[in-house]
Amino acid sequence: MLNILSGTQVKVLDRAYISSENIESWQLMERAANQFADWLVQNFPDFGREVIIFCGPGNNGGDGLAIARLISETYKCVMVVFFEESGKCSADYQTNWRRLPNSVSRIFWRDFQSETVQNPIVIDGIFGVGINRPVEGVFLEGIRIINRMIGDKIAIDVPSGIPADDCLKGEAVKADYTVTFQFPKLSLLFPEHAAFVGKMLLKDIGIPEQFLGGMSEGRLYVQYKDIPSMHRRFNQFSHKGDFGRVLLIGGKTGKVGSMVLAAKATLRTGSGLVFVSVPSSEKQILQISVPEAMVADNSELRDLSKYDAIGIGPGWGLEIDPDYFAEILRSVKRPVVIDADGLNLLAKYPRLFDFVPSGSILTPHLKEFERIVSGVACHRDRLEKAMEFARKHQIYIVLKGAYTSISCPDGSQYFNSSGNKFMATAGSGDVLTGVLSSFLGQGYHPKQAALCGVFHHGMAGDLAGAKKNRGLIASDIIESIPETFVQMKLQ
Ligand SMILES: NC(=O)C1=CN([C@@H]2O[C@H](COP(=O)(O)OP(=O)(O)OC[C@H]3O[C@@H](n4cnc5c(N)ncnc54)[C@H](O)[C@@H]3O)[C@@H](O)[C@H]2O)[C@@H](O)CC1
Ligand SMILES: Nc1ncnc2c1ncn2[C@@H]1O[C@H](COP(=O)(O)OP(=O)(O)O)[C@@H](O)[C@H]1O
Ligand SMILES: [K+]
Repeated sequence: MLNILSGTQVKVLDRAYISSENIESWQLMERAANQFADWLVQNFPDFGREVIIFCGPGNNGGDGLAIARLISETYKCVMVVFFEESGKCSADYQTNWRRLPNSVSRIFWRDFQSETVQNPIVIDGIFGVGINRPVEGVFLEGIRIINRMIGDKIAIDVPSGIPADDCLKGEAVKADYTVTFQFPKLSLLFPEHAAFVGKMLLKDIGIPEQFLGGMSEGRLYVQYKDIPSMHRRFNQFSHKGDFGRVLLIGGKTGKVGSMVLAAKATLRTGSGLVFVSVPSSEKQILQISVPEAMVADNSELRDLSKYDAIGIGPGWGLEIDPDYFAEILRSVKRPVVIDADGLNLLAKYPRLFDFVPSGSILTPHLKEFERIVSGVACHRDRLEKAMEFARKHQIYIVLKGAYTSISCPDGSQYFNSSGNKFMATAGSGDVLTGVLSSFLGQGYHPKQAALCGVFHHGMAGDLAGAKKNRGLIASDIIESIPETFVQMKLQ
């Protein structure tokens, strides 16, 4: 997992690593520039296009100058747009300024005429993580010039103007791509910044995780390679019971489809036995749609201790008697998964939180979360509130969306890297409820269930999305769940 450090810690990290490796700081910059240049050359192979690199006065600008040198023999025309005379800029900027070959043209920002270039590749190196106030003056002019230009825009590390770990105040570069180094900066994961960050690419500059670990604030980025080792292994003699008995509760008239999706997802994630509680009028639909599931009648709800996991809420409706919900929560002696109307009921009757078993996993999307906590200013604030809430109630908050975050009772916060925009379709949250309930039922610790569940759900969405694109529907995610296990070679 990659530790997500704050912008101010990046400098500390930089210094610690440089002194331990006995290298010069420009050499670390060279690694970053090489990573960027390699990516650029591979992804923009029309070498006749003009490349315009905007370089601010700090190390982000220094990266820009190093990139200009590295690509100067590949692209026919490389131009650097600068803002300050070199003597006033950072030491590594100055080193790279001196190393610029003559083939790279240099132009002061005020003399740059954007109308004279046709469809260029524009590289933004005005500011990186060192930004410490809203941009104004000449640098703001630079940002505006970039935003007015027509061409492919690529930000170095972060789009200039966006603070490393806070929400944007003022203006920033609207990039199509952001190539960020070592770890994703927190602000690149905020929904408010989607139009500025574009597609985020992560490039390793070779600083070992042990350096980052010591400075960790408990925010981690979860990648594919982290997941397989978190899984439980089953043996040749494993039986239905080992894979768990799961009960799903929800699905009022007109919304029983949510239970169909959740039940199928639970089964596809490997649960041994799945029971579903829906109103009597809906039982037949459920039974026909998911013959592998059993319909729980009310007598079976009297003893909840026989289930290894319970998922509550999709399509349940808001008419549910809160005392009935409280009774369910009180009588379950283990963590549950709560989604959709289960969450809306908690928001409507906050006293119910007292009964939510500790270790439970709540899966709000942004709106559902705001119904629970109210008064959210921006994503940074939302993440802090999710963390506080998880601590206070000793539960897991899975805040859904791109880069779904998982806030844990121990104060750690994880960001998921799988998934895609095509998953923004009706029912994909119901699928997640099924996946999470299944892992809980298979005996996973709630933290493992949350991390594995969210990752597999996103990965299934990626596999389905690769074939279905924007035609993806929630059922496609379910059908791709088995492939996620096959690819990870899980037994
Ligand atoms: N691990 C690392 O630390 C590495 C950092 N690298 C690059 O270095 C960047 C960080 O460089 P710096 O710390 O020099 O910071 P920046 O290049 O982001 O900013 C430069 C300086 O501008 C000033 N400034 C901040 N906000 C301003 C504003 N609104 N208006 C005017 N001036 C402002 C500050 O004094 C800041 O130090 C990273 O984003 C990355 O691109 C890379 O070279 C690779 C290694
Ligand atoms: N742009 C996106 N990128 C990645 N995942 C997404 C994106 N949009 C939605 N998702 C995922 O799809 C699911 C949608 O859940 P939810 O909003 O509850 O949908 P529904 O209520 O329709 O079932 C979540 O798991 C979320 O993380
Ligand atoms: K930048």
